[in-house]
Amino acid sequence: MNETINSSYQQTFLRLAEQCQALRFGEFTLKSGRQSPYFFNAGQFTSGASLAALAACYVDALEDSGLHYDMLFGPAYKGIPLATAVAVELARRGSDVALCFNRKEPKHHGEGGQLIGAPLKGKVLIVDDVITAGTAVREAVGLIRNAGAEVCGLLIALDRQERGTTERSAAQELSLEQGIPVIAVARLQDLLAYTEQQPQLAGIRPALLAYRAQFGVAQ
Ligand SMILES: O=P(O)(O)OC[C@H]1O[C@H](OP(=O)(O)OP(=O)(O)O)[C@H](O)[C@@H]1O
Ligand SMILES: O=C(O)c1cc(=O)[nH]c(=O)[nH]1
Repeated sequence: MNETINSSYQQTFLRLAEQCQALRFGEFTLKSGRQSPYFFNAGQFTSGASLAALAACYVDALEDSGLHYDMLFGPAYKGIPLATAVAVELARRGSDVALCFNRKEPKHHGEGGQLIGAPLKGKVLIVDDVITAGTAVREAVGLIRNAGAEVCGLLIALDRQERGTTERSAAQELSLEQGIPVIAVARLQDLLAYTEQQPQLAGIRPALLAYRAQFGVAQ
């Protein structure tokens, strides 16, 4: 089957991720316990310039969506630098947006607590790296709702388009069951299209397609 990549920020992001070795192919155990032939490691954006380039891809996708939001939330850990980089890129484009993030372990001394940054209020956009089975996002949604704010969307670099707790993908569950739209810079289908265009990646396609057949959803 021929897939097509339909926007330039998707191409830019996938090229950048490959250059930074944030996209790796091999054998990886995921948070869900699934064994995956590929992994997106946002921790590989290790310089200011690469994070700035990544943030520009996020904000291009966000602007493309037309979503309205009041503030950003970055879930620990990798969501923290990502949401921060997105906030800086938004400010560079003229929009100064508040930012909040969390600690995985609540702090019991000093200022204490689990949340850092602006108080959670209004429409909150979660910024994270990747969605697989949706566990991390469900935790973030709980934190935000417990604080009395509304989750208005999820902005991620990569939607792996895998089943969540039902036959739907985790992203479909969020949008159809909870009314939370998911904005992804790229999805597994874009990665598959990208591997078709890159001769050096041709060899990993069979493993990606087999993994999608096992854990993916019909689009
Ligand atoms: O959709 P899911 O099945 O929850 O999987 C995706 C999540 O897993 C990772 O978080 P993790 O807490 O492992 O990583 P981090 O502490 O490195 O951010 C990743 O950063 C996503 O947030
Ligand atoms: O599902 C995960 O745990 C996961 C997948 C992936 O591609 N990258 C990541 O950081 N976590």
